Amino acid sequence: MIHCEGLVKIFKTEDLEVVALQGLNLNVQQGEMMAIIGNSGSGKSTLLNILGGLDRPSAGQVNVGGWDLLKIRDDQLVEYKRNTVGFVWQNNARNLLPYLSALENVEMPMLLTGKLDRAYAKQLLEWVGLKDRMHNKLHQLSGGEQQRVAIAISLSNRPKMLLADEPTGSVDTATSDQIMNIFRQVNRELGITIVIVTHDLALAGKVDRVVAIRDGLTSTEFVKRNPNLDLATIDSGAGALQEVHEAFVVVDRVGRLQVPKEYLEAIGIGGRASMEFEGDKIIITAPKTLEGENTNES
Ligand SMILES: Nc1ncnc2c1ncn2[C@@H]1O[C@H](COP(=O)(O)OP(=O)(O)OP(=O)(O)O)[C@@H](O)[C@H]1O
Repeated sequence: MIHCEGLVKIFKTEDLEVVALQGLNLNVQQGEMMAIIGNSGSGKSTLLNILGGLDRPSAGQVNVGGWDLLKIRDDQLVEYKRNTVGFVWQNNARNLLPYLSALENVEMPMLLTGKLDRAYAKQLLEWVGLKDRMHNKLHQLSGGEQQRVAIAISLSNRPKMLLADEPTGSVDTATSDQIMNIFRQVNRELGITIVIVTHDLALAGKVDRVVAIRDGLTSTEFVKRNPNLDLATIDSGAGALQEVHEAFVVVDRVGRLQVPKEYLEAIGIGGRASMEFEGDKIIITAPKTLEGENTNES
């Protein structure tokens, strides 16, 4: 469904260039429910905006559902955003209209594309547990209920993929669990691919696969140890990710991998390292100084 290779995004301001994505690789299968985690500034939102067609990449390859997002024309991009992708944000205000009812909010994107389907709009609201509140105006609903309306809206045009940026960022734990269960149901029953960006490791523990981004590159991947495990039943404690997932370092096509900064600092590796091959291991150590070599680099 998603194929990114060597994806680069550079933001240029008057006196500064920020390389937000530095040649990122990512593959997501059709029907997968996965999460992207990373520290603030690591490039998560930049990636999500590119995948959602809200921002253009600077270089590299990015293909989503058969669309080449580097070469796509503006008119095709409108079609892509309407038919391929749905968005859920942390901040509801971005996609909800407060003076309309929940049902009217879900119908709005359908009206804009000329495909009003009231029965489906009602079904979506029933799915997110708001059957009895569908005629309430948005301001009469709680933050968590509004977030559930936002999920129904994101599905109104029957997208193939759902992109969620910190979808549980401003709700309590119970609502967060409820939202993750809705995502799981949508993923299973409609076969929609779901990509969730989050800081929250407990939430990341509830998906099939987690990809960590560091400095604009995919660095580590956490894959579910037991594919038959029903993640909806797992207690979402902070250790959930490590308990149910096994961690792998991502190695790209040309053999590059990222070593965490803390590891390098702990053994004093700066610009260079020594690498040895020993049996079935590769050992990376601080540079071994050759006898007679001048260590004062100038
Ligand atoms: N429009 C922009 N102009 C200039 N720099 C930007 C712009 N958008 C993002 N950046 C920079 O790109 C880098 C990645 O930002 P991004 O928002 O993708 O990170 P993030 O991982 O989503 O962070 P957070 O979790 O805080 O939202 C940061 O250094 C950020 O300052």
